[in-house]
Amino acid sequence: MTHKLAFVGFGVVGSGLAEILLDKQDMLANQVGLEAEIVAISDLNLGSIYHPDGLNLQTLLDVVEEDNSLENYPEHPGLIRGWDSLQTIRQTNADTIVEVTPTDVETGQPAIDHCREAFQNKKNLITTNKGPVALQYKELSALAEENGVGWGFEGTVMSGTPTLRMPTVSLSGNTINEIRGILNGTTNFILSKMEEDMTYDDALAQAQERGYAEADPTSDVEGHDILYKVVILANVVMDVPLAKDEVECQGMKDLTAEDIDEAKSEGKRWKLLARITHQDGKVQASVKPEKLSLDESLSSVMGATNAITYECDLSGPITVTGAGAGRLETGFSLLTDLINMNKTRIYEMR
Ligand SMILES: NC(=O)C1=CN([C@@H]2O[C@H](COP(=O)(O)OP(=O)(O)OC[C@H]3O[C@@H](n4cnc5c(N)ncnc54)[C@H](OP(=O)(O)O)[C@@H]3O)[C@@H](O)[C@H]2O)C=CC1
Ligand SMILES: N[C@@H](CC=O)C(=O)O
Repeated sequence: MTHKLAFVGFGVVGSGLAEILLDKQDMLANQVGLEAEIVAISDLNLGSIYHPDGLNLQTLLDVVEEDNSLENYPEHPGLIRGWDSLQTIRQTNADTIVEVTPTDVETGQPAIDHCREAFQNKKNLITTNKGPVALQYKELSALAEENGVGWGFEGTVMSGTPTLRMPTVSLSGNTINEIRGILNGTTNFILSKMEEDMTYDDALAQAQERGYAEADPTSDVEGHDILYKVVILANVVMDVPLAKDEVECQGMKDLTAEDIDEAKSEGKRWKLLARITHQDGKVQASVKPEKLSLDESLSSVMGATNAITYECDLSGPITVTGAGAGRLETGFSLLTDLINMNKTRIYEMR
């Protein structure tokens, strides 16, 4: 049975998932039983379209690439234009909402309302938006459960690298007392490029062109994006109710080319590190630049690549390295949520 999707937001990540669904259509149907169809897109920049029988994926991607607008998506009977995000969530026949609007690091809105609206209307939701998970994890998880729908957010930490499902599924049974890592692609990319003598401004511009940075990159360079990821890891992986105000947060924008050269001459390297420790009922969490010696494994993680270490009481330290940002990488994180959700749906229909 076709799994109908409605996208709220269709920028870098949303279009990344759409491209994957088009390119891997046959493989997904044959190997994992996923037959997905996009029925609606509502995007502040591109406009919005809905057709209950589905949109043509190739045409959709072509008009977005050519016109940066949905206006020239061909008219045909039954096509509805102009619905906003809440109408799209409420009134379309989508089974699952793909929420990929920019993360608001102060309020988490409007994404939190998008999640509430989806769950109250008995629709699953998958998202890479950190706001709802960092600020309302417990409330929204309960609401999804109460309404018998699924909520997937694998890509909120480290993009398509399985940073949440891996510890909660494969490492379960361990107590994880410490998590540390490099959790932001943009800032790790900037620091790597500055070491090659590129200016901060040029490196940030490249990170934006490649689709790594947040809509407002202040969130990356001031550490707020990592702070949200720290809160998500504490709540989801460690089951500790850490709030954002409890995290010490310092970004990387005060690091100068001189600081980076000085570290180099000492055989060291600056990294923007996240740390969470949970010991004797006490949690401590921070985001700040740290000077690492070159023989420490995290110091060799370069570019938009990220890495995370889980200190586990039974299995010992487990480190995962992989993409921290990127169009297809983050699109893939949504695909994994969708595949998992679809398996439950197939199982429930049997
Ligand atoms: N890019 C990446 O590598 C990663 C991104 N993420 C997260 O994924 C989410 C999406 O990121 P990305 O695709 O890069 O962002 P983009 O800025 O490329 O795309 C977001 C789109 O959503 C639109 N939008 C904004 N507000 C609304 C709204 N209320 N209703 C409908 N559409 C809206 C934007 O329009 P307009 O431009 O007019 O505002 C824009 O077209 C973010 O929350 C980000 O933090 C997570 C992991 C990695
Ligand atoms: N802007 C973020 C994207 C993923 O969360 C980053 O650079 O890591």
